[in-house]
Amino acid sequence: MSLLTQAGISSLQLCFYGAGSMAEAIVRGLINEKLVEPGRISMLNKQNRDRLAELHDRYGVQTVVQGSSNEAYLREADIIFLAMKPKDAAAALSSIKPYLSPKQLIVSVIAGLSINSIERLLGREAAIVRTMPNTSSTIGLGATGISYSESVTPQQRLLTEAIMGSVGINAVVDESLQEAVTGVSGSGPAYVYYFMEAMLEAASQLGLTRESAKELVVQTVLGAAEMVRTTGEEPAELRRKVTSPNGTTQAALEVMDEGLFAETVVKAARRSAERAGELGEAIERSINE
Ligand SMILES: NC(=O)C1=CN([C@@H]2O[C@H](COP(=O)(O)OP(=O)(O)OC[C@H]3O[C@@H](n4cnc5c(N)ncnc54)[C@H](OP(=O)(O)O)[C@@H]3O)[C@@H](O)[C@H]2O)C=CC1
Ligand SMILES: O=C(O)[C@@H]1CCC=N1
Repeated sequence: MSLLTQAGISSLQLCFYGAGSMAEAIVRGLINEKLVEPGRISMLNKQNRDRLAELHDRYGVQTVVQGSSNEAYLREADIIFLAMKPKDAAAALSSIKPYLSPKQLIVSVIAGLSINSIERLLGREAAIVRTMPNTSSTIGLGATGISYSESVTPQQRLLTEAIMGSVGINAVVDESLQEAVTGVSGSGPAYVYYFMEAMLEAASQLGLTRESAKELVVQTVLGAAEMVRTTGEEPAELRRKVTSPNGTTQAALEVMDEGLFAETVVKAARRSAERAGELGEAIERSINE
């Protein structure tokens, strides 16, 4: 019996409250992997009905139609995903609080939002999963940090890990490490895309066509990641194997070192983690006001 069957996911209703990039990435992954029927997923937002119509047409998920409201979907859901921006989280949770019941599992993907803040906004202890996924969940290659509130049952843990595991890999971490996960893998895809943008610019300056440059850059990043994964060798060791003494790679890496490449990446990831903490603190302050 598969983990998902054991977890009993096929009979559950999932509600995504917040229907932006991250919600779509998870929903698309779940549907592509055929793990949840689209009809068992609802996607809700604050106001943008065109966006909901687009999601309905694209995936067949349930959304509010003219004249209906979010309430029924929220009440009926077994699992509610909170997927709005941190600045909207407090208002959103306060507005849906009357429709939620203690038997529901709440899964947040919101950067910085602590389990304690969610419980304070709900005014009670609850089964809460704080996660930090990334947009690669869209293609089943996400990486998600997961932390649980004390009330989450073993069955609910199984369920969460099955859901997030169906769209990538999971790392169950102490909640105090979720900012670190944000700095590394939550924001991480953007660092890699930024690197790829720079590689494309280099390719253009060196005279390659946009088409061949893109193919070469994508395959280079894919191949390098796959080499780390399949060989089990450390990135530093694989780098050494590319770098011939006094060769082309050494010349390039020297330029990167002059530009403090490694130090800058470390500084950037640390700043992302710090920013996650700031976003969480801003939510806490708004609760205290
Ligand atoms: N994007 C990413 O790579 C990642 C994002 N996250 C987290 O995911 C969360 C969402 O980010 P992202 O998907 O990029 O954001 P988007 O801006 O793409 O989407 C935000 C969604 O929230 C909705 N929303 C806003 N206010 C409310 C409200 N009061 N009630 C219900 N829905 C509301 C918006 O609806 P409307 O358009 O109608 O206003 C919109 O559908 C963030 O907290 C972020 O920290 C986590 C990991 C990675
Ligand atoms: O930029 C952000 O705030 C979100 C959280 C992690 C990735 N994107």
